[in-house]
Amino acid sequence: MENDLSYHVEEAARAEEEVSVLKAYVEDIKRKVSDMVVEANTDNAELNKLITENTKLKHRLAILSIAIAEEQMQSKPTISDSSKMESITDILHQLFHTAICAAFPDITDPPVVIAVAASNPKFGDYQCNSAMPIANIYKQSGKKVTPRNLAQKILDNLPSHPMVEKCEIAGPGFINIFLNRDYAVKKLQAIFQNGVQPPTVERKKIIIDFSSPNIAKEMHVGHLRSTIIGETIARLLEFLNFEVHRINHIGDWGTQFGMLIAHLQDRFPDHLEKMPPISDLQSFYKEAKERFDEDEEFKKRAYDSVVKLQSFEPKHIKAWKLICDVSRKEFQKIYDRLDITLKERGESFYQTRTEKIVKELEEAGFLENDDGRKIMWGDESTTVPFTIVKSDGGFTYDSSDMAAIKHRLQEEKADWVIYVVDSGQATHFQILFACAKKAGILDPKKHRVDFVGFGVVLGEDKKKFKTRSGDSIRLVDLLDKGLEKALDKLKEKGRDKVLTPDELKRAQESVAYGCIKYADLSHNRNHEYIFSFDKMLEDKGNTAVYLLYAFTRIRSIARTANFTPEKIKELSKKENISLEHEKEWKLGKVLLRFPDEILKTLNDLYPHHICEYVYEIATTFTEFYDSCYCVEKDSSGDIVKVNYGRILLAEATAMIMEKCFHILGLKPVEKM
Ligand SMILES: NC(=[NH2+])NCCC[C@H](N)C(=O)O
Repeated sequence: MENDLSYHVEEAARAEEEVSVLKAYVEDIKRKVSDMVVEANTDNAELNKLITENTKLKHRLAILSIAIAEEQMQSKPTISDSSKMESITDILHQLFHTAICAAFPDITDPPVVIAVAASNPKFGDYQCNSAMPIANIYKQSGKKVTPRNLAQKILDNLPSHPMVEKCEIAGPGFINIFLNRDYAVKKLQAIFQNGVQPPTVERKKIIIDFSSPNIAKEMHVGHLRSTIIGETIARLLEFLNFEVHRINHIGDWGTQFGMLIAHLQDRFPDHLEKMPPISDLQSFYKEAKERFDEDEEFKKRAYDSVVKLQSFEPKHIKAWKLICDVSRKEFQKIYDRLDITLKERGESFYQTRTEKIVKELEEAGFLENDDGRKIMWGDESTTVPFTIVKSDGGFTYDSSDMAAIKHRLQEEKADWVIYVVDSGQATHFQILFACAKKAGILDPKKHRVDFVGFGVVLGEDKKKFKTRSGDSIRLVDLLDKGLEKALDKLKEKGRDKVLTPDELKRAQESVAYGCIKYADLSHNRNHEYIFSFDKMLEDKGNTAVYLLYAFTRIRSIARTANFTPEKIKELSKKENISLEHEKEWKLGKVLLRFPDEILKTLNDLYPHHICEYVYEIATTFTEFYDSCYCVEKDSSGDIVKVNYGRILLAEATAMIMEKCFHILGLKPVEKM
């Protein structure tokens, strides 16, 4: 049995090594492909000379930047040492890049492959797997070298850094990197004085367009996804100290308003003096639509109303505002409950700007006549054009988005615009970005634009999420159902007997809204996901309930030892976080990854990375807590010993989890 186990452990280790080798080969193949592209374009001696020159310069630059970093490290130890957690991967990348460039100056852009080491402590904490692909590069040019020798050459050129304790060469040429624990203690310790700080990034102005429901139509689960994902991305960006503008691009303009206004005039003739009691705008919309389809005379009046509204006739504008207000109030109820902040700037805002941009595009010769429509083509990557003007002369979703992107990039001078919209609209945004580039509005060298798409929400029957009667689900009803289910869950655990009514209510809301948000965020946003209260309310696995409980438990450890957060802050001035025990070190290393996880999410805007990370923190904490006493009690329950270093480690864990919760919109409670 034991033999069996050790065989499997060895097998696993071998498999892990193999994975690393394969990863390194993949990197190498990628390089070769790009080299081939370069070669194909380079039979030009001049260009070759420039490339060599460029390589030398890059190399020189890397050496200089490391020298500067080392210099800073030595001259101002207090600032760079203690004030911030840093991205470990970035530092390692920089160090190894310098080493590799210095060791192999004859290789252009050498591969720098850094990875978190597998869980076996023998592999170190991180790994540099560059030696194998570099050996391959040499092999290509007829030079025979062994990766192990190359690895040694890399280490000979590696600048020293307080973060790196030692490096070891293993297997065919892996470099195992061991982190310095004093450095780790210092970085984690800084949390108590400065709070959990974000990694440093260049400040940018960002506009994020999310939620964006349509007036008079229901706000459906798709909009709920956009709202939840958008809010989290906005919180992440704010945490990183960007200037963030949260924009609700609501659909508040268009031909449907013609029939709504005409219907309003008939049903509530005195609507201009008295607020009409429309409680359900959707049935109001249905009635209007029925008349529009059946009654020719009504249809004519509806068209008349559109024309009047679009020429800003005051009475029509007033009626339009009334209708928007009814919807707006409904949307706001959802936003309040889910703690969402948004600034409304709907399609109507861009009307005069749309007129202007259409004229500009026309004058610049970008518009083509297509059966009376005016269309604009993007680039070769797009196969459908934008409809800029309809054959009846009206503007479209496409034209108002052209006006909006121009306003955002040129008037508002945003550096980065993010659109959080369902994946069904991917093509629309692909064309939008292509047309904006063509028209000189979007400059890829200066601006970043992202379409953050997401898949559909399915019911438990794996079909489109609907009520049993086949109607689409109203979001307010969904949130109410969440509250009801969350309360059932808490009662099932007997929490209603321990918590005060107030505490119970707070726990109920935290669980209900938390589980709805978390179920959404924890799935890769590109995939569809199945909406199931039973699943999301499970207290095992990667769910909000599990995490909220884990968090409350961690905070209660210090509380039972009579440590308030203030007392812990005081304690941290005298005592150090403990990272000696194997499980303490494991947890510490997960915590140190915080900046890397944040930067990864910033890079690709996939919030599920943060969910996976916070789940890993919680499970690693459990492992630590199972084998390390924080507070020792005797048989009568009296405290006999408190391990201060572990109380600090538990608090650092809680603080980092809390920051992740904030980004994910989860609200932990003291008791649940
Ligand atoms: N700039 C944008 N197009 N934002 C997204 C708008 C989403 C649109 N109102 C819809 O419900 O589908």
